[in-house]
Amino acid sequence: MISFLKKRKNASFTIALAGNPNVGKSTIFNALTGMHQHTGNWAGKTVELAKGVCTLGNQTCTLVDLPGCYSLTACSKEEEIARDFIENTHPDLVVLVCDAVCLERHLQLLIQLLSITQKVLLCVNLMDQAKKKGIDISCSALETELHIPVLGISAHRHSDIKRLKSGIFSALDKNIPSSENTNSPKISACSLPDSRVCAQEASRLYHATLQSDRTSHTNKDLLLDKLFTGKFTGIACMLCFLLLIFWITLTGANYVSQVLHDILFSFEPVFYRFLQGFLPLKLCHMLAFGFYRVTAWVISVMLPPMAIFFPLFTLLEDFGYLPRVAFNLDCCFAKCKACGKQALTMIMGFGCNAAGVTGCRIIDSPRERLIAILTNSFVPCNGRFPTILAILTIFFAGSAKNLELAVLLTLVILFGMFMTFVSSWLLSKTVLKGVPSSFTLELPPYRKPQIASVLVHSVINRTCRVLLRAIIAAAPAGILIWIMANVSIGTDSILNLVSDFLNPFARLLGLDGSILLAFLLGLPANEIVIPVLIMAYTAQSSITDFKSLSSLHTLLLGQGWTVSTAVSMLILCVLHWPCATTLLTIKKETHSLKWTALAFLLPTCMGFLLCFLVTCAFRIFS
Ligand SMILES: Nc1nc2c(ncn2[C@@H]2O[C@H](COP(=O)(O)OP(=O)(O)OP(=O)(O)O)[C@@H](O)[C@H]2O)c(=O)[nH]1
Ligand SMILES: [Mg+2]
Repeated sequence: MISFLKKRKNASFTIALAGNPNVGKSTIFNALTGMHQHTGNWAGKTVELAKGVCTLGNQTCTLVDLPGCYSLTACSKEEEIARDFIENTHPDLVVLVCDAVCLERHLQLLIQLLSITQKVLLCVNLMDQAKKKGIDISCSALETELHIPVLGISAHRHSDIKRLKSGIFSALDKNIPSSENTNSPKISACSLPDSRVCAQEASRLYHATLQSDRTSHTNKDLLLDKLFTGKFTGIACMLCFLLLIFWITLTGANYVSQVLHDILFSFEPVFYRFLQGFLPLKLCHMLAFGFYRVTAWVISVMLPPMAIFFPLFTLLEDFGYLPRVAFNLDCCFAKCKACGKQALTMIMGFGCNAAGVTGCRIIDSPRERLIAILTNSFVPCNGRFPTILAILTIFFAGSAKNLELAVLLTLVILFGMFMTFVSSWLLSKTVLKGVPSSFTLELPPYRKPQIASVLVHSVINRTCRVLLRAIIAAAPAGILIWIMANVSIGTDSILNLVSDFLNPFARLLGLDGSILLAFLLGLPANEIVIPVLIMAYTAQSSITDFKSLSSLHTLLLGQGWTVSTAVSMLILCVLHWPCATTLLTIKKETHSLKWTALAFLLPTCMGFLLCFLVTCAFRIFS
């Protein structure tokens, strides 16, 4: 085994992970590379190639996670990406991942693949699920039939991943003559076996290797589907889930926030004394009472709700609930002449609007894809979520219980969803006219979520990333605000001058110049809106005791905030320009400045208009 790999000591192997959507390719990719690709129980999460490094023995290999594809005839963009990679890059090994529960269907892709290359390892994943359903597959019988290595695994088991690693290692040794000499034929639809032939061969193989199949679509699954996708129960369940998640988040976050706050703020004097040792007094003040204080606030206020919300949300995703939401919302999107799959991209936008925009590739019709891209930022992402949470908590926590707060938060999210429908409808009636196309939405089987991996994924991938972005973006913004507050033109500081300049327009929207400035400076990352606002206010006011949410409340009241300001702030939080990363992604996806500009203007104009109307209403009725 070592012989050949030794010869290729200096060369790097390329291994591609291919397969139908939702079979566990990214889960295997993450396990082999230690990376954190998005995984979840619905089809079409991976839409781009992802590359990582994996060590097999003393050999370093490049592992490529391909988007899921049903065939190699390249009907969709993802299938094209997967096919082009296999065709042009000539990977040293293609690990074809199949779902053991529906192996017969997935073997059709294998038949196509084998007509192109023999460097294939068949990885029958989800063996645990198959076992639960009474399906018993003999991998050794498959191996004998196919003359390629076959491994049955459950990607969540460490021992199985180890087995897969050594399987890949020996397959590389056996298979590869030399990657330079490889001449894979060009793939064309006619060079691939006919789909009927594929189906027949897959069926023959499946029945030759099946030991037992006692599958009955379990009553439990059918009952759950009746409940989650029923005409009335579907929407009711969706609202209950949303409410429950927010309630658990708010209740849990309260306690953790307090503990974190006490710990972090007890270090503030220590940090100040430490800085005093070698820095001028003014700089010590800026770093300790400006940067450290705000960072500590960001961590104690943002971290706990995110660390609870995202794992709960990911658990639902892993369970297989999200496509059911898309199913329930399909009729609403159809009424707006948009695609039901937009619901999935909207849900992805909850995590990150840029990811949501890239995810729009799962929508085949270009018109509907554009609608989904342009409206993705109408749902609040990771970065905006903590600001909404903070404003709600600060302004309504006095009298409201957690359950009431959870209801308010649910209403804010529903408002974002409602505005998505409104803007989709507007677009489909004006610049993007057309009729909705038909599509197939795959409802995945319910799977037991892997609590440990969900925790790791959502804490590392979502919570820490958002927090880090907030801190990284808050630092330069904090320094900028400090300079603006301390450098004067004439008798007034730059900060006051800019705030005063923005004030007249901001007042029309029920806000003030500093809030608008915070939103403008928040363009690189939405996470920093509240920290920047605090810095702007504390630079202007004499507040020194800024330690908790209630002191933030005092700070905001001192700046003339009313319930009307809080409502306008919430509206603007949901409806304003997408962050810089999202705008760049929109430009990349649409290849058009025109559509990028529209993506900027659409939520902004709607947000400004609504803020203005709400402020007028408050003024009339108060
Ligand atoms: N029970 C069980 N679940 C698994 C196993 N492998 C993966 N999963 C789950 O299956 C779901 C899909 O996994 P992914 O890795 O996202 O699948 P994928 O093939 O990359 O999907 P796409 O990128 O959408 O094509 C996730 O919820 C995983 O946690 C397994 O062996 N057993
Ligand atoms: Mg994937």
